Amino acid sequence: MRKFFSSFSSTFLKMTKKIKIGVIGGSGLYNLDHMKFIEEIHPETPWGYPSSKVIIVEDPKGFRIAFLTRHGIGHKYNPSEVPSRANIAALKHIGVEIIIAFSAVGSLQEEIKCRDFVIPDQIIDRTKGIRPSTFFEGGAAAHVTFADPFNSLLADLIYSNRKCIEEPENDGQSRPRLTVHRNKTLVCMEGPAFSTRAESKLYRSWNCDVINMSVLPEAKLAKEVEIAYQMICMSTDYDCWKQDEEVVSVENVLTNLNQNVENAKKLLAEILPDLEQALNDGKFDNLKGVMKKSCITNSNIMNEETIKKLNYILPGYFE
Ligand SMILES: CSC[C@H]1O[C@H](OP(=O)(O)O)[C@H](O)[C@@H]1O
Ligand SMILES: Nc1ncnc2[nH]cnc12
Repeated sequence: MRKFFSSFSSTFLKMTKKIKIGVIGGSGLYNLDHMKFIEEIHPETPWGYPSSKVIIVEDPKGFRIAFLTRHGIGHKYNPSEVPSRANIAALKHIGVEIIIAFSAVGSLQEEIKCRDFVIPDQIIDRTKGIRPSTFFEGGAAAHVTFADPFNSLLADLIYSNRKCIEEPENDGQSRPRLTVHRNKTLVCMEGPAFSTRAESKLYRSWNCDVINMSVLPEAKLAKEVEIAYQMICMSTDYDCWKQDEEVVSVENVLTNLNQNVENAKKLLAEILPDLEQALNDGKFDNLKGVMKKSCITNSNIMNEETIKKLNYILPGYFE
């Protein structure tokens, strides 16, 4: 049996308890500053450094989260440049078992209004193959099952807590009600330019519901490390298919997002106890070990460097 010790900077959290819940913030959601800061780490993974430091925060009920911001502090990475392998590897290495990922999306359907939330269950890949999208390379081949790219239990838990943002607050102000939609199809484009009108109409003809530039390869990489992953989309625009609406721009995306960040934080706070309970009940344990079966390469023929890298994310699987 071959054993190799990692030379990559190992991540030692000061606290003894593992952080099992990870949150990835997208455009507009750059921190969880409203929660208590515990500590921060910036580990060098075999795939480089994550987009930002991983910030460990605690909510008032004592639930802890590992947070990182997808595009880095100050939004310095465009979607094609996000170091997704490092992001997912860093979260996995510190013990994360669940990721809730937030994203700003364009709506491709009339009934998904600006500021509505969408819990997608399917993805169509329109990226251009320029983003590294697997941990398995360099003498290790794996084929992960990706028929259902998101975790349906997470989707259920999020959806069942939707009332906290759907119902108007009883504060005397007439705030518009938003809707949380589920079982929708998300198309992921390469960008960074937004779509042409013809492309936008094409995606509608494919029955896509929302569009972003970020779910891939994030969702695939989470599958490869056995993390339950669900994206929560916040609709910010009608892309460019709708005649009577303003065409998407960074300006209108950010305007709608800024009005929605509080809702994102509220929903997150509401689902945390359910996530902890599901983890304690072993509801995600079915994911453990699946990558042993998805890797087709005999580990006897894997080179040392590849095994060393894979040990960072799936320790002991390939020896
Ligand atoms: C800022 S507009 C386009 C940008 O917004 C979305 O980012 P994220 O998914 O991280 O919220 C979209 O995917 C694009 O990257
Ligand atoms: N219309 C759009 N296309 C791609 N990504 C987006 N993010 C927010 N709106 C978007």
